[in-house]
Amino acid sequence: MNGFGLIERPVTWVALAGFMGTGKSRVGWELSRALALHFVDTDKLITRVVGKSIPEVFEQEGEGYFRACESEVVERVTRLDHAVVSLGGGTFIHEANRRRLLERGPVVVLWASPETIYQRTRHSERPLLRAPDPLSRIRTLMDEREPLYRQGTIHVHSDGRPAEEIVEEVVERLWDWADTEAAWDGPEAVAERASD
Ligand SMILES: Nc1ncnc2c1ncn2[C@@H]1O[C@H](COP(=O)(O)OP(=O)(O)OP(=O)(O)O)[C@@H](O)[C@H]1O
Ligand SMILES: O=C(O)C1=C[C@@H](O)[C@@H](O)[C@H](O)C1
Ligand SMILES: [Mg+2]
Repeated sequence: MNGFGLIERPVTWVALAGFMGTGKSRVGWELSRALALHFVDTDKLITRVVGKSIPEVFEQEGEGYFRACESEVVERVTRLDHAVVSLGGGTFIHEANRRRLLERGPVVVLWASPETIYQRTRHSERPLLRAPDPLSRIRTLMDEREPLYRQGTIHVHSDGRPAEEIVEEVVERLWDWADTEAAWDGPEAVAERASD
């Protein structure tokens, strides 16, 4: 908050991408509190609208249906403002989604090692990790997806760090990003984007 009662923040819209278990939902929620923005979790939105859990959607409707829901949700969340959007782990992999999100604003990609991801996901159900050897499934899927996650705007490591520390780094990096954007857009555009 500055002297005029305006909230000062680097952005009024940001998305979090990255592999399952990197902390998009957890960090996204805390980031939304830190920036005083709304919070949208695309996985939760889909489960609420469809009325089924993600494993149920995969089993009963198929992965294709889930991916179609994700694309629809990306269209909607990119029209929102004043929001932190935590994506599903596969949302940013789809080219049209990736393009739409990167046009809308900064996409922060969270990273973690396969071992950390395994530890963080082993007690909850992720249909794509239902395999005899989940750790090697994580490694294979990460190898396939890494070049696509690399296309994000800002990259932050989450291994061995508490969520609050990750949020702090994300906010700092968003300020740096906003300053660089300001050099391109001119001060009025950025002032309009950053405060309300
Ligand atoms: N920095 C962290 N340190 C320790 N535990 C964490 C951290 N970030 C997230 N977790 C925990 O790891 C688990 C997975 O985190 P979260 O659900 O946020 O991942 P995600 O990236 O949203 O995964 P998905 O793509 O499946 O939605 C949760 O139990 C969460 O509390
Ligand atoms: O990485 C993925 O493809 C997924 C990640 C989760 O967030 C869910 O969206 C779902 O389990 C698929
Ligand atoms: Mg999540």
